[in-house]
Amino acid sequence: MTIVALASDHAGVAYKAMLIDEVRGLGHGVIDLGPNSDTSVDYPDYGTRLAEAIADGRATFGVAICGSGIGISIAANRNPAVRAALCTSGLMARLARQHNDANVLALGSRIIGPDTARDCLTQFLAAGFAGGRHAGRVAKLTPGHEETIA
Ligand SMILES: O=C(CO)[C@H](O)[C@H](O)[C@H](O)COP(=O)(O)O
Repeated sequence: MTIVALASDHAGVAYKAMLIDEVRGLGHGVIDLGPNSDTSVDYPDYGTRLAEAIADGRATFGVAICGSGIGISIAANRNPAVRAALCTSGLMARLARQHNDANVLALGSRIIGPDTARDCLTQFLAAGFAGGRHAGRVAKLTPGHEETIA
């Protein structure tokens, strides 16, 4: 079973609850990393928590939500195990998986509506990494990869 971890800040907590139902409906397992109320919290704490769940293997994929999606995606991407993609459409979410092998979908609850958020999630989880020409590019995202531009 694919395990999906979800985390947000206060601005994303309602979308997180909605997307947890969606993930379960798609037949995947859920890890809810909080928060569990709309009391104001700091997105770096939750983006970091989500990244750790990816890095230590508890979850294969993550969903990170804040007001814009920007802060929590920056926080998650500080962990070298994470490739978080901030998406505003289902197409972006699908391409994030196919071309970038993204393992965290970042969403902005104040930017996109619930239908678009669900579409992003569905397409993200349905798509697979295409490999091929994209594989070497993704490898270059790994810290320590040597520069190869001639
Ligand atoms: O991190 C963000 C901006 O990049 C998010 O949108 C946050 O959710 C936002 O900054 C929270 O703002 P608030 O006024 O404290 O609700």
